[in-house]
Amino acid sequence: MEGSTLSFVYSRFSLPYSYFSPCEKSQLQPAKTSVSNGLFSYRLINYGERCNVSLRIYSFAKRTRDSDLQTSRHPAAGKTQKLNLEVSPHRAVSAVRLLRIELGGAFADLLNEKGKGSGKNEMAYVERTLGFRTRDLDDRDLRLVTEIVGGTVRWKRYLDHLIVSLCHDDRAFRDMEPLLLQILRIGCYEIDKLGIPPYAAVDECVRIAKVALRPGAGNMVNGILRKLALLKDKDILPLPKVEGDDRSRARALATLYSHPVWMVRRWTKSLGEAEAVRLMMCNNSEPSFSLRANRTKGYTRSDLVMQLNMLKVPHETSLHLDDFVRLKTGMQAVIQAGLLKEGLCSVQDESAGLVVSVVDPQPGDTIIDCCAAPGGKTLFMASCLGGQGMVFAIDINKGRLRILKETAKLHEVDDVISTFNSDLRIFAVQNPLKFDKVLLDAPCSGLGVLSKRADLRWNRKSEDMEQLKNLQDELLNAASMLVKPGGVLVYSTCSIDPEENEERVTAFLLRHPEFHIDPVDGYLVCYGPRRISM
Ligand SMILES: C[S@@+](CC[C@H](N)C(=O)[O-])C[C@H]1O[C@@H](n2cnc3c(N)ncnc32)[C@H](O)[C@@H]1O
Repeated sequence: MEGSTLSFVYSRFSLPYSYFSPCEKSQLQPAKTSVSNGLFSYRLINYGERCNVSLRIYSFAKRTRDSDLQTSRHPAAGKTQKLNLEVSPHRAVSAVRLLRIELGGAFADLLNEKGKGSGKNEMAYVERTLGFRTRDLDDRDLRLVTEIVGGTVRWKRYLDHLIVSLCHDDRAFRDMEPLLLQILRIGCYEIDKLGIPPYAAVDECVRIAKVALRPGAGNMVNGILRKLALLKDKDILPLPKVEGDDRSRARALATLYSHPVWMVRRWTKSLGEAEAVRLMMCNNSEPSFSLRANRTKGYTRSDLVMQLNMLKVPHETSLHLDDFVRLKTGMQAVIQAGLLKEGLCSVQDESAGLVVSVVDPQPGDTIIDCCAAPGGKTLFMASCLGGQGMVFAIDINKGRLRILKETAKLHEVDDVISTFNSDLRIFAVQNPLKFDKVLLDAPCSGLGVLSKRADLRWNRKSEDMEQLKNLQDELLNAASMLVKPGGVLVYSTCSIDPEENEERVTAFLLRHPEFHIDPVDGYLVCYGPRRISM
């Protein structure tokens, strides 16, 4: 047989599940809804010269980020440090985290916030930045920090529009101290988006500004936040109207839904304005998380569910993945109970788990994970091998690969994982081995995970897209060299952009007519103990 046919199975699934309306959701088939953050899935089959090489193309949302933390000091750092019981600790910590994010010293990655933040180091940093100590954060404070930081970062453009409109002139906004700006953003977010009673939010923000900066800063916060509360109460917030030509409409939408203009233009062009708005609303919503029970350690989903019940963490079991449990809140309790530290479970999106279902690791397989670090999928694939077979994990980033190795030990799957620190393009040329299953979880724009990675929208530039496209093409070429005849190549990204998904696949098939798309439905529907033996 010859030729290649590209058939989209459900291209609308290039959007997160939560993006669909309740009515649409009710019409989705279970297998399709399983793609909770799924992006697209289609399959090409080609029996070209190399015969029986199939390519399962899949794209899912997931979260990863290199971290390159630097510290930054605020002018208040030199002040005498004393305990201040009047300032609410969650606002103080939120303001300092936001400042670090703004200055490039931290990421608003929600897992990072939930998993690592607010330890002794962070409190010491808060103390140095603000010039005073607050009491330690309790669980409720930590939840509020997560909510305020994530929300304030997402809504930054919108909040700044309000602040500029309420300042007496543009210069006052332009020249504002970075910490003062964060305090104002928090206050506006609390009043406008969280519905916190203005008297509480205003008083608290004024207090931080006065103690951490100076009395004049407190007065400015007071003036702006009170004006905001008044206008909100009268329902006359100074917001732009969506009108005029495409450019003006995109600018207004970018402010109203707090996204960069280039993203809005891209989406209105490809999805239409109404869809683009729904997508942005979805990006602005609070994300949920999921946990994967680590069966290799003898810890089953039932054990995890029992533990979550004991911890009183609300959860629901995944309908589509045997080992997964979904959480909306309660990550702090999971961390404190030591479940992650002991390797009994890991934080992994169902969408990332579904990529592994599509790879379909079986005992005895040799698999290569071409862009493996920090290793969520490698670890899950390794745990599916039941001790027989091997996962080779390649990544260009040594530090991230080290994390993968450490986690593999903790999860007790290190005996079936081999790591290589290399550029895939070099590795593929130099290495003579071929693999049954090849996973390319490619570096991408992350445009499908904007609700989870709150600051990503502000860091991504439209120019990145061209570079990423070229890299993805090169990595696909390299990955295809590692596929055994009759083997499988799975391509996944956490982007919803057709340029990084469908268009890369189409271009790949033109360069490699020996590959065919292989539908993924069966791998999702049948996934479970029958397919993967532990
Ligand atoms: C999307 S992340 C992979 C996430 C990983 N699969 C997981 O589930 O945890 C992309 C990875 O590609 C790696 N990478 C980027 N360019 C690469 C290259 N030329 N060769 C190998 N790895 C590369 C990055 O270091 C990054 O860790």
